[in-house]
Amino acid sequence: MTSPFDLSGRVAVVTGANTGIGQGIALALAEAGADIAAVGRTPAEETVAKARELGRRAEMVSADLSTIEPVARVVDEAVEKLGGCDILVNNAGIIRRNDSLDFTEEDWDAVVDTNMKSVFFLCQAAARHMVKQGGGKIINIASLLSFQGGIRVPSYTASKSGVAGLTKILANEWAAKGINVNAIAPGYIATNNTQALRDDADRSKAILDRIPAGRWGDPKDMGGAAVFLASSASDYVDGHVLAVDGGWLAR
Ligand SMILES: NC(=O)C1=CN([C@@H]2O[C@H](COP(=O)(O)OP(=O)(O)OC[C@H]3O[C@@H](n4cnc5c(N)ncnc54)[C@H](O)[C@@H]3O)[C@@H](O)[C@H]2O)C=CC1
Ligand SMILES: O=C(O)C(=O)C[C@H](O)C(=O)CO
Repeated sequence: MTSPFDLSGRVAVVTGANTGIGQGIALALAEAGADIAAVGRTPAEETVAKARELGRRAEMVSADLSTIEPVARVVDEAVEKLGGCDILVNNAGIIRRNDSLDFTEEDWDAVVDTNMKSVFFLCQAAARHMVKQGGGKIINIASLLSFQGGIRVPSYTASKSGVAGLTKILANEWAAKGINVNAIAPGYIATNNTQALRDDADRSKAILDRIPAGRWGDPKDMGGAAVFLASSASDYVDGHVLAVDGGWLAR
C-alpha cells in the first residue's frame, strides 16, 4: 500500500531553495519522492545536486521575488521543465531590523513586497495552474511573528502576520477547488536570517532560554511538517498555521 506521505510523481516548486529552511524543505520533499523546481535569485546548485542524488528530477528556476514581475514565469518554467506544479512552497523571505521610529519606507517596501506581495501573487499563479490540473498543495512560510510582535522588526512582523491571513483567505477560497493552503511557522532556526541574533550574546541567550526544546531549530526540523502539508495525509487540513518551534508558543 502506498503511504499517504508519498510524494512520488509530484512536482514541488520551492522558493529560496538554495539555503536555510528552503533547502531543508526541498530536500525533505525530495526524500519523500517529489521532483524539485528550486527557485531563487541565488543559484541552488547544491540543493539540485542533492535532490538528484536522491533520484529525483530537479531544476533551477532563476527569479528575483522582490517584485511580482517573474511570478507567472516561475510557475510556467517549472511546468515546462518538470511537467507540473503540484506543490508550492513560498519560502523566500528577508528581514530588516530597526526601531519603528527610525524605520524607512525602503525597509518597509523591501520586506513587505518580498515576504507578502510576491507570496500572494505566486499563490495566484500556482493556483491558476492547480485549478486546471484538479488540485494542489500550497505551503507558505510564516513565522512566530505571525502570532507575536517581535522586537525591532515592524515590516517583518506585518508581512508574516499578512502571510498567516493570506493563508486563511486563500484556503477558504480554494479548498473547494482541491487546493490546500496552509503555513508553517518556524520557531528560531539557525540560518542566515537569524545570524544577527545569534551574534548577539544577550539576545541569543534570551531566545535559547525560552525554547522548551533547549536548542535552536535546524532547517531539517521543518521537513516533517512540509511533507505532511504537501501530501495527501493533509487533504482535510486547510488554512492552518502550524508552528514548528520547539515549544516556543507553549511557554
Ligand atoms: N530562520 C528563522 O528563524 C525563521 C525564518 N523564517 C522564514 O523562513 C524563510 C527562509 O528563511 P531562512 O532560511 O531562515 O533564511 P535565509 O536567509 O537562509 O533564506 C532566505 C531565502 O530567501 C531567498 N530570497 C530572499 N530574497 C529573495 C528574492 N528577492 N528573490 C528570491 N529569493 C529570495 C534567499 O536567496 C534565501 O534562499 C523566510 O521567509 C523567513 O522569514 C520564519 C521563521 C523563522
Ligand atoms: O525576531 C527576529 O529578529 C527574528 O529574526 C525572527 C525570526 O526570523 C522568526 O521569524 C522567528 O519565527
